[in-house]
Amino acid sequence: MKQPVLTMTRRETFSASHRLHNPTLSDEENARIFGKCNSPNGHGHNYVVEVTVKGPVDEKTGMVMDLVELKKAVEEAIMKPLDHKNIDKDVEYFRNGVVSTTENVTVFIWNQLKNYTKELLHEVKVFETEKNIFSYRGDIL
Ligand SMILES: CC(=O)C(=O)[C@H]1CNc2nc(N)[nH]c(=O)c2N1
Ligand SMILES: O=P(O)(O)OP(=O)(O)OP(=O)(O)O
Ligand SMILES: [Zn+2]
Repeated sequence: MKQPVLTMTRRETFSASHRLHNPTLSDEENARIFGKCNSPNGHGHNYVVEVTVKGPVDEKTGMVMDLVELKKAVEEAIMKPLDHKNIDKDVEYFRNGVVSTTENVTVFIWNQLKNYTKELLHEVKVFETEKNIFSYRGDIL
């Protein structure tokens, strides 16, 4: 029987430090491109993440997805790898020169979450600050 399709969103905050730096460029080029965000000792953010899944309401459970499962997914895919970490040094994905912009952090979170939410994952939105917001739905150009 056809079921209504809803989105559901879980919001979480993690604190992490980073430095915008591309190791393939010179120090001068990095300073010119990234400015204050390239300062040698890095800086931090309290990132706010909104994870949205989308799917039909299951007839038996009345759920799109169990919030307990979504909470577990956020813990495993976001909090464990990123909270209170230095993104450039502590996260394997960023150790080999991927610049820790919020664009790349958002894609990293999407890829991690796919392991737990499968085809229900609809969007990952990351607020680097209250004014700088990035969202990803899996599109590749
Ligand atoms: C502000 C900051 O602390 C940053 O790290 C900013 C600097 N600019 C910038 N631009 C983007 N397109 N994406 C970013 O993640 C970013 N971080
Ligand atoms: O540059 P920041 O880290 O202070 O973050 P912001 O949200 O870009 O601040 P603003 O745009 O007010 O400089
Ligand atoms: Zn920053």
